[in-house]
Amino acid sequence: MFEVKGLSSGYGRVPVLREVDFSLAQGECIGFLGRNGMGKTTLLRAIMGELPTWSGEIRKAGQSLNGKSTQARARAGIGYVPQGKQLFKLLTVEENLRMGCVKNFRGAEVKVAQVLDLFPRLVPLLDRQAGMLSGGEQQLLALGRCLCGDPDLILLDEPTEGIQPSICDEIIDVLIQLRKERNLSIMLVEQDIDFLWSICDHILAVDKGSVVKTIDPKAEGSTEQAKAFIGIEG
Ligand SMILES: Nc1ncnc2c1ncn2[C@@H]1O[C@H](COP(=O)(O)OP(=O)(O)OP(=O)(O)O)[C@@H](O)[C@H]1O
Repeated sequence: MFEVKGLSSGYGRVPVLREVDFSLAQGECIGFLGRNGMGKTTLLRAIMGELPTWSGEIRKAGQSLNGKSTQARARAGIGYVPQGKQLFKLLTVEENLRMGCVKNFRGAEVKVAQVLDLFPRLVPLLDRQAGMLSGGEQQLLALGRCLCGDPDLILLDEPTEGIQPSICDEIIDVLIQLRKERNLSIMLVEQDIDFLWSICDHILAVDKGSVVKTIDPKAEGSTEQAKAFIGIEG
């Protein structure tokens, strides 16, 4: 179980997150939906330890993560694919994947091979510099590199931003497979309602740094409710 209780955080002295509460069972997928600037990226960064916890608590499998470094949170099984991917653009695809094997550099070969089974599109690109890949290929590589760290919870920030529908479908298929085969938990920040609705168990609506409601994606009229919440027509 992953739990966030009363989490507040921000930048410098400027508050962004206000008493955020939610929990996630192992193997569950929750989505975060909200208009621009409402605090979704800030929430992922605070969970990853890139921003300080001002108040509240973050717990994973009963252990508090408060005060733990980003590296310690990665070792505790949390993987993060930030918006903009943050790849090593001058390193090759293979080198990027190896850099992701933070938990076990000696087992890197096996881990990289497992990840390439999930993303066969990357196999012919192994020797290419990451910066020379298309946006969609970079997104697959970023997700693959994260999985090389063997996380049991992954935080994904807008994975579909600016990428073509066929790669979005590939990402959805891999995430569904990982949930089924490895009981992976997923926290997904996304603006694409179809993407959220295709994999999430619950959607948390975020407004001004707080979770203001939970949407059940299986409920009738839920997509209309979501569109109204983020202010898009239809
Ligand atoms: N590095 C930073 N320093 C100061 N303020 C920041 C920083 N990053 C974000 N903010 C502010 O924090 C607030 C929340 O931003 P955040 O990026 O978390 O929103 P978001 O919901 O992820 O939006 P988007 O969908 O546009 O990515 C915004 O007011 C933003 O301007």
